[in-house]
Amino acid sequence: MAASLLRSSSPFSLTPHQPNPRPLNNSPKFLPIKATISSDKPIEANTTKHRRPADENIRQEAHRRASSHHNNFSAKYVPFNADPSCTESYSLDEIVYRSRSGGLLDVQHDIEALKEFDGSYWKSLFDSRIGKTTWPYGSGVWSKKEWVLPEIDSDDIISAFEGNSNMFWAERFGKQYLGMNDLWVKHCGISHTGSFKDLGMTVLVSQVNRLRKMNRPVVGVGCASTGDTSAALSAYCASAGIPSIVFLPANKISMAQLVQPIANGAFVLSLDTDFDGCMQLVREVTAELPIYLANSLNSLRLEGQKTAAIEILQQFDWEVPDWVIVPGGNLGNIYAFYKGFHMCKELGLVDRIPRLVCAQAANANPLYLHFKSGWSDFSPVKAKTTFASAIQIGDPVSIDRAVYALKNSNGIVEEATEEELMDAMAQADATGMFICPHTGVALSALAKLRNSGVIRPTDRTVVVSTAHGLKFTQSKIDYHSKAIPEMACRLANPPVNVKADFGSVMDVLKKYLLSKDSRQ
Ligand SMILES: Cc1ncc(COP(=O)(O)O)c(C=O)c1O
Ligand SMILES: N[C@@H](CCOP(=O)(O)O)C(=O)O
Repeated sequence: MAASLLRSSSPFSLTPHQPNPRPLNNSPKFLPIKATISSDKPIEANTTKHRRPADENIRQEAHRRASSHHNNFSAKYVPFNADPSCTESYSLDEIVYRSRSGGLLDVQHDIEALKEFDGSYWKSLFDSRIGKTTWPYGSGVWSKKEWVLPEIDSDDIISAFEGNSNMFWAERFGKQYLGMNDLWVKHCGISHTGSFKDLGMTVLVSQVNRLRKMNRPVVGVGCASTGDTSAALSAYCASAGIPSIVFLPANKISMAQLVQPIANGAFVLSLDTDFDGCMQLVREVTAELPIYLANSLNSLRLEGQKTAAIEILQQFDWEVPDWVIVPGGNLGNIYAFYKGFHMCKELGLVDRIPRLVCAQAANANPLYLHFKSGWSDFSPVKAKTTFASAIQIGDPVSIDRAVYALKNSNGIVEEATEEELMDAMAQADATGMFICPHTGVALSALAKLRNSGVIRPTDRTVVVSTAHGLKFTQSKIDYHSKAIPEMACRLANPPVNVKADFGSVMDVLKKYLLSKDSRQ
């Protein structure tokens, strides 16, 4: 096949850019056990459906319904994993990313207030909101608003009704390649901007929207990115009418990712460095200018991302899977999953949490090396080029969060070489998926843990797919063109060039059908 047939050419180059509830059913089984709730009216006695007046939109409708209700839930920033005697804390309305000692922060919820309601209450409440257009609960994130940003006015929320992503039973992949019968892929990348970042960005940009309404000094929102955070940030900011500024490593992200912030009107800086260099710069810049930092160093993001874990439990009817495998780069997401599962346990929705696996590309594996060293001193690495370009990160900001999540979930870290991750992606695609290379990393990690017997054939296992495959088509084109140096690309499936006449077409088809026949 002519490889050139598959190669895309594009007018874009990475050069500097010019400025430019549903109410809960009132049947007794759904009523709260210990108290009545008075949050954004999650419970309503009247189940009769009234259409809102024609001149009212869903935001105004939510505001009218909620106006007389105030909730008792609250959250604040505290130093991450601090000693229980520590009294340092900050309001979520403050602009703060680090603790006094320079450590990470965490969003701490008033768990005692949430515990006023038992596990079955929360399950029923969350279940009752799925698939509705009621603002803002139609979002998989905001359907858990009480656990995310309980104090934000629904009117301040910027949402694309993200979340509620499908979970795919990987029947054929599990059976054919791993001998597994209960393997699932949670498609977090089938989302508004094509990655799980939407889950965190709706929360962060909503809070920024609130801060700006409070006249706090936030002129714009900025991030460093390997392509997905920048896409989500620019889309949510565009939706809110807030300026966004993205720092991208030149020539290190896919064309599909690059075009997203450009199209959404972000101020795009193309920098001659890698992601870690961009991250360093954006941290320095946001310390000087009124630009709010949108990377996952900002713990608000993880409050949204943790809802994917809650969703997984919900999709299994609140049965806990044995394993959840997450590709890791800057390492916020693995902690977000831990936090979501842990909250469900703490608040009585489930009685245990799954074991977590963080999967890294061997070319960008600082967490893997740390794990293999028995969690001795952590050293950042210089990340090398990988097809899993969104996780080409050598100095992850959330390293402490990731270690905490893995230690507290009896977790494991695995790695995948370039050939392993590309073959895994091709295998998965050939069984009906269309995954990104990062999901290929996670599937390779799974294969290794299956082969070593750590994960058993009947273990219920969820692989988290973090981005849409359509963002990474060039990697698939290279693979199926067999255009990757030193890679066998053994599952390549290139198109066949055929003369446009009946005889030629019949010849190749007969040959093809015979080859299929002989395999059965
Ligand atoms: C597609 C994709 N997968 C996985 C990750 C890793 O997530 P985290 O940085 O939270 O570890 C990222 C971003 O880093 C990503 O964009
Ligand atoms: N893959 C990320 C890297 C930055 O991660 P973040 O979660 O800290 O924003 C990206 O797409 O930029």
